[in-house]
Amino acid sequence: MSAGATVSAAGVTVGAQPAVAVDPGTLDWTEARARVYAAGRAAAPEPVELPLAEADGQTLADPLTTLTDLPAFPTSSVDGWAVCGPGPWRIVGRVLAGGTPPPLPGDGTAVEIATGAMLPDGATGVLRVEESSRTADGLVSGTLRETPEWRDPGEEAYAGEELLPAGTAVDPGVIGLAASCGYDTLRVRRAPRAALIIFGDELLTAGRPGAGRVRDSLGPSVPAWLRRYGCTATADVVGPVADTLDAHVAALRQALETADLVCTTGGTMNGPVDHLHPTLAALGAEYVVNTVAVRPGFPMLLARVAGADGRTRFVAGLPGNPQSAIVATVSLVAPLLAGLRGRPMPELPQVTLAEPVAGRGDHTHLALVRVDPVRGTAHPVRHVGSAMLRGLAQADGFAVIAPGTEGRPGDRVPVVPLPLLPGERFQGGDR
Ligand SMILES: Nc1nc2c(c(=O)[nH]1)N[C@H]1C(S)=C(S)[C@@H](COP(=O)(O)OP(=O)(O)OC[C@H]3O[C@@H](n4cnc5c(N)ncnc54)[C@H](O)[C@@H]3O)O[C@H]1N2
Ligand code: MOO
Repeated sequence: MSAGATVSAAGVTVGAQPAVAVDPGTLDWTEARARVYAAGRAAAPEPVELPLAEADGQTLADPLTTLTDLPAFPTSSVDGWAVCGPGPWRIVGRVLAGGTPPPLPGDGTAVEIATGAMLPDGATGVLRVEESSRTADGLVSGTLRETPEWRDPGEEAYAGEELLPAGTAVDPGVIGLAASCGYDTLRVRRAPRAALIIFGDELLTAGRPGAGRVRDSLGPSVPAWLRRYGCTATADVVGPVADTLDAHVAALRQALETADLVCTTGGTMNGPVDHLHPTLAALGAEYVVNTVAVRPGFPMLLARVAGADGRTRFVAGLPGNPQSAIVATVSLVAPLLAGLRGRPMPELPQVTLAEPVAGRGDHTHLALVRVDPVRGTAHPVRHVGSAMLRGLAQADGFAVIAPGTEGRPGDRVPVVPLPLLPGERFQGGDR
């Protein structure tokens, strides 16, 4: 089924295929990412206005421009004396930070001035207190430095100057800058609300795996990955949902009532109890991407559904094999969220392969690697089967081996990072 087509009532069209052949409806990995990003951009929710302290983690909806010159007035950068003309100087007053001083009355006068205080009109220099002395008759004397000891208005930015473009991620640095140039609130695009539905009633949610049953490893972990991409309201995980079409439709319909993005795990193929495609058909969903020429994770999909309020909701179908589900998260969910948040398409850093990495024929191969941040090298990790998470738990991201190529030592390749927080993998050195 081609991407963009409405799901037919017949449902699934993806069948078993040889390891390297690309199904005609299957999108190239790079094209799939571009397509989901564009779909997210087109559906980005309206901006909201938030107090500065609540804007952390959101995205600027407008360029950040200064509301005043920065600094807004001439400001002393030292404690000392603001002087007029050549010395020695007669002290005519004092100006502290926060005050608005009267002009200096003429040559040979000075006011005591504090760091951050407004320079009085008429000041021709500022003398540091530790480089000044007092004459017997109480005048101030000393030699002015050649470099100015004050900051001129507009030295950092002129009123109206654009400091950051729309689409910038709001972080503490941005919040501080916005405050310093006079903002009380920011218009931002909020991170979407996401929900997770687990399909597969063979899954155990507690205890040890065995006797044909495996632990649900995605229910406890995918929400945490989504939060690292900035999503909210991902604490509630629904499932494992019973392996019937009715139960799938009911679960997805309910999750779509509150979430902008519903991720599902499992059921993307056409096994006897894989119900995702028929469920999407029942909800009138439209595919943005339906299967991607990538290994692992090729059955991944993204579909959109019109909400009752007319706003678009998304369903990301993550394959059931646990590593494949995370491949789908970094491949499709990450660019979708960037689009929905009004951010630029995430750029993929380049790394140098330290060891060979096999290609996957006509498919892109996403290979788990540990990245040495000092040398910029990528080192394949072990235990990387699509059903395994051991390799992923030690990796920083996936090296991208393009279709029809092999990764050779020394090759420069893009890497799709896992959205790890600082300190979440040992930084530097051997692991
Ligand atoms: N005839 C074919 N069968 C399969 C093919 C194929 O090309 N032809 N592809 C395989 C690939 S590749 C993948 S990936 C999976 C995708 O299948 P589904 O998305 O339908 O996932 P399930 O069948 O529900 O589960 C697959 C596998 O993963 C385990 N699983 C599922 N959910 C979880 C979870 N939350 N935590 C841990 N493990 C989970 C499940 O028990 C299965 O072992 O299809 C292959 N089959
Ligand atoms: O595509 Mo499957 O995701 O190889 O395991």
